[in-house]
Amino acid sequence: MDRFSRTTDGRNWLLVASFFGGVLSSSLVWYLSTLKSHGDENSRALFFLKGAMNMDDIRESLEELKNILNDLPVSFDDLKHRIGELPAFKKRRPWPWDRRKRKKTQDSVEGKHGEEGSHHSSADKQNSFNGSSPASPSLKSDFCIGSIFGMDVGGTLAKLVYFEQRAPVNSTTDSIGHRDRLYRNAASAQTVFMARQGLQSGQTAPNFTLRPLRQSSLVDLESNVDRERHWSDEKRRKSEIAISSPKRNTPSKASSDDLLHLKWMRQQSEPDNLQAYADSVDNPPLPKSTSFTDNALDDLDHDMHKNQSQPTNSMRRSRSMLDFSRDRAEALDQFYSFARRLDSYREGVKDDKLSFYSRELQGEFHFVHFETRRMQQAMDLIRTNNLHLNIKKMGATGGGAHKFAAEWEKELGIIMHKEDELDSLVAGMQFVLRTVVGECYSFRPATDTSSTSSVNLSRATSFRNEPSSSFESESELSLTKGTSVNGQEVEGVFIPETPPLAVDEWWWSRKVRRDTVSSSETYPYLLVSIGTGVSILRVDGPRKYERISGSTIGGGTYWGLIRLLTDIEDFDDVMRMVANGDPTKVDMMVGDIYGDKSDALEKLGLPANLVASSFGKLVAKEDPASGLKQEDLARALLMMITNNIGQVAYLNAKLSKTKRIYFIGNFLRQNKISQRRLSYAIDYWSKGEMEALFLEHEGYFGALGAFLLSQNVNEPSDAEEKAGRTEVFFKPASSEEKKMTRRPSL
Ligand SMILES: Nc1ncnc2c1ncn2[C@@H]1O[C@H](COP(=O)(O)OP(=O)(O)O)[C@@H](O)[C@H]1O
Ligand SMILES: CC(C)(COP(=O)(O)O)[C@@H](O)C(=O)NCCC(=O)O
Repeated sequence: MDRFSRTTDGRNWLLVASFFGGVLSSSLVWYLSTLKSHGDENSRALFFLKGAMNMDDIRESLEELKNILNDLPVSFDDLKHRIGELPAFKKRRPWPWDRRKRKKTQDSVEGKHGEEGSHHSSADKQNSFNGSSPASPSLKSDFCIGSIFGMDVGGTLAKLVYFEQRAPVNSTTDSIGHRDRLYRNAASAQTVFMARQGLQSGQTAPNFTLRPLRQSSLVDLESNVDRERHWSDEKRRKSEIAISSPKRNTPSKASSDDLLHLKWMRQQSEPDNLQAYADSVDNPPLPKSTSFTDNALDDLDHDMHKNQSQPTNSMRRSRSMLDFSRDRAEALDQFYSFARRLDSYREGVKDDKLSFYSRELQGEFHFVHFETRRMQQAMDLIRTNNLHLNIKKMGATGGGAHKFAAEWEKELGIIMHKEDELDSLVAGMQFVLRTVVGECYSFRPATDTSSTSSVNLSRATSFRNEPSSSFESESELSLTKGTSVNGQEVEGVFIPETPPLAVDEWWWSRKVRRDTVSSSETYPYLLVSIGTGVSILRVDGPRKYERISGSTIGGGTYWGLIRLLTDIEDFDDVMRMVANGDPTKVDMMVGDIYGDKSDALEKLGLPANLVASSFGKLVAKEDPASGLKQEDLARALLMMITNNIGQVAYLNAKLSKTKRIYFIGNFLRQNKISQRRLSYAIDYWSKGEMEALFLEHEGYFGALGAFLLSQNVNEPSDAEEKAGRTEVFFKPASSEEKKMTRRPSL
């Protein structure tokens, strides 16, 4: 979708329409005056002045007007106070489809915004537009709300996590989605895990104690909040003991059923079945006398605040707003209401579905991202909304925490409190694994091979193909219930009667929740972070990891090449597009080299429809682009990069003797095709010995970890450490404890 139609879509229509009305007249005057000075340069746009004669002409004219507006010193996005888009930067040879697409670029703006060193001029422009003065520490109040943030600025995306202290939301009175309800009401994953261990094994489960947050130099919460949290923690601790101690926790029939039910759901269910769990938690099975339920928390909240006036608007208020000093509450209020409005600026900036409630910290985490190349616009946005005035310092990690630190300090007066990138990554992941129910998942075949004759047939008659050969047929994958081609349906997934040879991973489509928390059995594991580049860590314990490898072929490679090869400017559009691509038009197959029916193939052990060379088919074509859709290129490229990462991951897992491979990073965001491919590939190469695992918050662990580390959340006590229970806590490794393998540069 081009930029124009996206901005005029849906709810933005009114805004754009009124904006057009306002700007039309002034831009006409402006345009007439600039025409004189630009002469021929603008002759293309003269048509607009000649008057529109029909609908096509009008459309054409509007396009021209849009281009004119795009050249204005203040962009649309600035006017809308949102994180704007960078325009496409055309520098490549046009593809056939280029003819179809409309000009939608603001090359001149890219020149100003896109590269390092240009930030100040852009900021100045913004300042002159909105009239706000440059950030200056002297403008700051004497309190800081920076302690609610964690930021991770990577090569492609900047991720921001913020924390909102509040009591659990009563889902019956709050109109929130089912996943939100699930996250907010579910017990922590760790608690559930411990409780079930106790119930199932009959052994004494260790008491799961929760320590109050320690105040660090960054934590500037009011002391009354700490007191309250301590009080709440005490109560909650008792309830946790009640849950985890077999002696006191002779389970009621209800709780026992609930846990069994939960086990079934988390091990085997499709994600949506988790709704049932959320519902069951809405009516807590544990007796009130022994458990600190959501209702109890609500009661507590009510008791604490019954004398305070309640907010009159419908916006949900965090407890922090009520507890903090008035100034601080106002600053937080301002930020939270700004953050809520972020949803409407652009879908996907705020990942609402990922918000989760932490009972441990009694608050909710929210997740926002934007492209790092838009850093200047993000800073402008912060300044325009005066969000920086009450932030002195915030936890930050990733390369950008170093690269942009000086600018943030100079322009916004915000000091980036730098946390180690890999420490943060592991800390964030650890925290989410023990907090969020249903965080981890994997992909399995749609059904057991034994139950589907057609699949058996396929397995029996096909070669055991290299995963890199397989063409994942999205059309088959996307067939759903009710589809009636020659095949059958198993668990909602369509199994064609005769699956094509060499198509193995297409039926690895069943998303299965995995019951994984940070317990000692989970180590060691391989952590493969697919960000701009790829980092590979072997994790041996909560504080023990080693960066064992990496690869330069990662998400940045994919996105960079996609921008070069196609006209797509929104990563989410790529993910929608690849579903319709056919990589066999791009990749050279074994059959293309040997011929489809060669006897030599059997000896070689490779089928004709195996990919011999990614993109190899384009070598022999006179015009490599002819007959190709950009979908085909995008799909072939996705498979190429995914296969490469899978292979590197597998080899590293083998070298490190790890059976579990967690794949994280935003390359996998909304990218089920790569996830399924990795699942299949790891299973194939390891002959079923290893498993690929994925996490719902895949791209946010660094930012979350930066928050946790900067706030010293939950350091274990010495006693806990001695008792061998450190796996439920995280403490950053000291530099001696960390072994960083340094490889020579390539
Ligand atoms: N909205 C998006 N915009 C750009 N890239 C995205 C987006 N969503 C996912 N990606 C993919 O995620 C990669 C960045 O992943 P991330 O884990 O955030 O790495 P980094 O920290 O290096 O920026 C990109 O290179 C791209 O492949
Ligand atoms: C330099 C990085 C750690 C930065 O992390 P990222 O922003 O890509 O998530 C990563 O890109 C990486 O490990 N690259 C691969 C370098 C190599 O091992 O060859």
